[in-house]
Amino acid sequence: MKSYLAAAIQMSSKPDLENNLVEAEELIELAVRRGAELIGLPENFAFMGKEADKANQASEIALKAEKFLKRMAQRFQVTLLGGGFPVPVNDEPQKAYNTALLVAPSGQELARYRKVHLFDVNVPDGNTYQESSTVMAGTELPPLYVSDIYGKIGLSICYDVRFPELYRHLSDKGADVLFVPAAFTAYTGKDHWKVLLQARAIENTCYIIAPAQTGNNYERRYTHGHAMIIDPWGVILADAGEQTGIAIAEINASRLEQVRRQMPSLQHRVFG
Ligand SMILES: O=C(O)CNC(=O)[C@H](CS)NC(=O)CCC(=O)C(=O)O
Repeated sequence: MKSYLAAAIQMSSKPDLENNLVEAEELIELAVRRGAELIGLPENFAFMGKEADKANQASEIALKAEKFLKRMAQRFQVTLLGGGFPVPVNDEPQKAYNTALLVAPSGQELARYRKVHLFDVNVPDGNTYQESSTVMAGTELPPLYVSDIYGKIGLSICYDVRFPELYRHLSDKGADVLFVPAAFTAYTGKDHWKVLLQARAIENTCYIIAPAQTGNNYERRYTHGHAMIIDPWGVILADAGEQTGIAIAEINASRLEQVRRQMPSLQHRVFG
């Protein structure tokens, strides 16, 4: 594993597939110009709108989002994560998997993950989320993509960040870098987002790359923003704030080794 720059992209995706992809392209280009080699797009990067609208367009979103990711990775010669887009379920046309896809500079698919934990929550601000009404839950643990250059990269999506066992599974397998692409609600995000990400970084002594949605996406849907990159000590290396843009920072191989020497908690586990 070498040291390199990674970027977490922050978008304010709307119910407009074509326009979201144009904006994603601009932000990928910005990240590339600043030297990023590993780049993540947030959950819902291609489409963020009412569950019913997303479900109706799922086939088109799936097709165009996947093509887009492969085209961008090839054009800019980067490793690119699409943090979550609907991929229709074969024998159940009403439902789609919330899917994260990691693509190589060659355009080849490296890893795919279907969101396991669905956000069915009544948030105290009055908003109700019922992700399971249109999304089929994945049933498999997330994959770890093993790269000689970029380290061992684990995938997850958004609400998953509240389930530490998933990340412990990945660190058990040797993860160095954990992706947490998200569309966190503004209400839960202000108290939980940063703390949860830092906890996952510290307890697994891993880098965290967390692309995010921000601002007013549609109607009364507001997202928290603060796409960030966190080091294995829990230090926030970059934070995109509330505007669209990028958080960019170095994933440093010797820092990773140093933290694991200084705090060998992974080696001191007694249970499990
Ligand atoms: O809502 C949409 O438009 C699209 N879907 C999402 O953004 C997903 C599923 S509803 N959001 C989350 O998982 C937020 C989790 C979260 O905010 C928390 O854990 O506090």
